[in-house]
Amino acid sequence: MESITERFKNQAISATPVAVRKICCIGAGYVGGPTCAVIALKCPHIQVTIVDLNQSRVDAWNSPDFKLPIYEPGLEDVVRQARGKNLFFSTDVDKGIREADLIFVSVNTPTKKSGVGAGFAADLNYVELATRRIAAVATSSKIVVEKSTVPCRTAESMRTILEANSKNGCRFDILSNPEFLAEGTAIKDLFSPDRVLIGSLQTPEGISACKSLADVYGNWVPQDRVLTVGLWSSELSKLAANAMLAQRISSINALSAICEATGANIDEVAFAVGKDSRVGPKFLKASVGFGGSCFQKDILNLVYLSESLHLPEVAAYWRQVVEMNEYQKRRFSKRVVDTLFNTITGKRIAVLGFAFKADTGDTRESASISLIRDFQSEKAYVNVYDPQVEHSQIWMDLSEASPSMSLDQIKKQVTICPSAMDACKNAEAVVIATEWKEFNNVDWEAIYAGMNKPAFVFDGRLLVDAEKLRKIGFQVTTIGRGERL
Ligand SMILES: NC(=O)C1=CN([C@@H]2O[C@H](COP(=O)(O)OP(=O)(O)OC[C@H]3O[C@@H](n4cnc5c(N)ncnc54)[C@H](O)[C@@H]3O)[C@@H](O)[C@H]2O)C=CC1
Ligand SMILES: O=C(O)[C@H]1O[C@H](OP(=O)(O)OP(=O)(O)OC[C@H]2O[C@@H](n3ccc(=O)[nH]c3=O)[C@H](O)[C@@H]2O)[C@H](O)[C@@H](O)[C@@H]1O
Repeated sequence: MESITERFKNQAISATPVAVRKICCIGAGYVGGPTCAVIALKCPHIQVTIVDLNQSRVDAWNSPDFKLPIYEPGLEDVVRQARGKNLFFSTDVDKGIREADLIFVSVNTPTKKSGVGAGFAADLNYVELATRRIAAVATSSKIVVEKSTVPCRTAESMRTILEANSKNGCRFDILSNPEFLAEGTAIKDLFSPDRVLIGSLQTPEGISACKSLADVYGNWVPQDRVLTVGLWSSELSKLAANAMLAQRISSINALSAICEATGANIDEVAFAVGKDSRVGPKFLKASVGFGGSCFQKDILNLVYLSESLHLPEVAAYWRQVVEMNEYQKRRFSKRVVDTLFNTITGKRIAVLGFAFKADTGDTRESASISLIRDFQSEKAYVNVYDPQVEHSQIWMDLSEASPSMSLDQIKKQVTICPSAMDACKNAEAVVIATEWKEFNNVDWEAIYAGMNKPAFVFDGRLLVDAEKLRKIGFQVTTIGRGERL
């Protein structure tokens, strides 16, 4: 693959690249906010305006005490340095669009809930509305950058909409620039990305637009990390990257079931396998199942794409990655019930962690939601604690997961606690669902003293020192470790 240096050396750019002076980002969410805040920080000569229709989100980005709408290590510091200088948050979408030379479309692309492709296809309504808004209000030419994760060839639909509605001779060049940051490490990932991928049409204008965007990243990203490809390769590479990352987790989780049945230890297996430099050690941590807003959504999107292309075997292959994840979550809750003498009715279970991973307050598709729903349906009482997730978010997620229950009914079974220690008081079992470091550092002796006996710990994250806890007196069950020695 060509790096940006090679590409521009090898191809004459007949259209002159625009030097980007003003950027607008449509969508002030987990991607738009941090990504464009970092662009503002690294490019003081560029004015960056992040716009969103959601007033309370924008207000939070603008809050005087920097109570930002998302929790992300290092983000506050970036916003503090740039906000009010060359970084602005606003609900005036039209003004943002009109003033910009380059517009990132960073809106949500959730899985469709109804209609054709429901449950699989991406809902492109938000992308289309944003694109139509650009077409409606633009009074000068723009580079429009697809930042959202979208199905292959979405850029073509965007181009058709923009060209059909273009006025006053405005030109629109469309680029694909998918985002690879992970939550919890977003700022680190943005400061030093493994790669920045830019897809463009292979026309002189497309390549020139690509160079304009590459120059923005060139302010801090080494040139050999800026990769340029065709539009469709770029769109597909994003889906492929997430599918392959999730596939590794499902593979290790599938092996964790074998470990539990045989007495092998999944950490040892992962270590041994990961030592092969062709496999590598990262992303091989067995867990209670992957969560997050994107893995499941993007794989289902790939499944839908494969089916639409009449590739049922390909679709079935990727679908299995998601099915294995569902199996892992079910298997874990069943193990809790089985271990607690086949019934948890009336028993109190402490669930430590509600976010889908540590260092984020995001709960989208979190394994905790499925676990708590399963415990509720077994008529257990659940105490939940998470250091970052808002209580209102927990109630919203649990209500959505059990639509037949009223919030009052849910609150009779579930209590949100102010600390891990409080959550574990009088519980029969502790379930570690998120790998927050603080769960390792809690006073396990004091927790043990406050629990009913026998006291059980179920470590769904391979987080705690099982031997240490056993010495205290806990019965410990760890994902991917069997009872046989
Ligand atoms: N969350 C993540 O870590 C990553 C997400 N992505 C992708 O990035 C995209 C955005 O994801 P998130 O930032 O997590 O979503 P999000 O839901 O946090 O943010 C999207 C924002 O767009 C706003 N919005 C929607 N339509 C709008 C419109 N027409 N005009 C103005 N604002 C509008 C919404 O109000 C919302 O605040 C998705 O396609 C996702 O797949 C990609 C990489 C990482
Ligand atoms: O498109 C996206 O949204 C992003 O999705 C993931 O990022 P994210 O979901 O934020 O977080 P990950 O670190 O990938 O974790 C996803 C889930 O997998 C779990 N996981 C991760 C790694 C592992 O070894 N085992 C494991 O169970 C995590 O606990 C979490 O629940 C990708 O890592 C990003 O590159 C991508 O940009």
